[in-house]
Amino acid sequence: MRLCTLCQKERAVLKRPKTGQQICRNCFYAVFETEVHNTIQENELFKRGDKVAIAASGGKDSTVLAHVMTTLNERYGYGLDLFLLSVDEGITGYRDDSLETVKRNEQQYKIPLKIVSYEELYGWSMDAIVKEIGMKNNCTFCGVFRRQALDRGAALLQVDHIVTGHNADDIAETVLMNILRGDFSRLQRCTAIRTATNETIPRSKPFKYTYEKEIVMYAYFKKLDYFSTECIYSPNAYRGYARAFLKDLESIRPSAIMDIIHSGEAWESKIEVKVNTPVDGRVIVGSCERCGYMSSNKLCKACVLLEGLNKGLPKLAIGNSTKYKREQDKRDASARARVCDPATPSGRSPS
Ligand SMILES: Nc1ncnc2c1ncn2[C@@H]1O[C@H](COP(=O)(O)OP(=O)(O)OP(=O)(O)O)[C@@H](O)[C@H]1O
Repeated sequence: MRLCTLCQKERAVLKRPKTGQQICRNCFYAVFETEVHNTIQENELFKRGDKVAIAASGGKDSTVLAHVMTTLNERYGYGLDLFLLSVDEGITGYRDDSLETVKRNEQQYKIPLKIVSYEELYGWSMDAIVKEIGMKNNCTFCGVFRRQALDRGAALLQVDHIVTGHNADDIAETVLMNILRGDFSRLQRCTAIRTATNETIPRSKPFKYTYEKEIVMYAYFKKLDYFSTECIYSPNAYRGYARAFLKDLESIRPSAIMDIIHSGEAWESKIEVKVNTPVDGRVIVGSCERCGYMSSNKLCKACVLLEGLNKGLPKLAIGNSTKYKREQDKRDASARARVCDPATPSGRSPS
């Protein structure tokens, strides 16, 4: 029998993906939870009395996050008031099922749950958006809408902070993607454990240094109740390549994930970016003139996307905004011409 390398008492039942150590189940729980606690403490993520919304999708990461946040809050007396916050994107056969899991988590962890939906916030479900735009590019809509929906849900809950289940693999993948795209402005921001602007509620990632494989193991050994199906509309091919590359690297060198995150952190302080210059750790932006959400342009990205959807030009709204504006101007001009020309069959005479 191989003994646990940490306690030297119990039988080792697993090999830690992050370090390769052969350890017992209880030592695994202890190191896993302690590392998250250390991340929270070292980065001073919360203060006593904070109201914190756990962004809960029902998937493994956010379910383990809900479990660990509840455990650490009790064990170390953080004094946090915890909530579960879910966004219903309106994806039949996926989110409706995963939300059932979150509803059970509400009972299991005794944390109140708030659900906000794309349908109620934007008048469009993802099912309807995909019908309009197809499978390609739908992730752009979903990502932009979800980001804002979480902020809106958090404002309704009046919380001080949002935590998400993004893990070390997610962050390393994002570093790789930003390098591959040459997107230095995003590269600078993507390793930040906490993001805050003057307009939005601070958001952080307590699993920034937690390996995905360890999250899966933790959920498995603790028999946590989570939903494990992939999104049915998720063809995000570019991230898929970055993910496959990262997994290959991890299989020959497990520290690759941490190494990439550390490289991203080192770049963070080296690159100067023109927009959103951080001041005292906070980022200055304006607000959308339509919905009031933070934006460095006249309209926030969600309003631009929504306008595209509502005007029947969803694809143009995604990419080239000049082309979109030109197309929109053309449509507005021809609509005006119809209104002014009584001879046009659909035209109305100005009253
Ligand atoms: N519909 C949602 N409602 C609330 N939070 C969400 C939702 N979707 C994603 N999140 C948050 O964003 C994090 C990253 O989401 P992503 O879509 O990358 O899922 P994931 O890596 O599979 O995570 P999970 O296993 O928690 O679903 C999640 O851990 C969760 O905190």
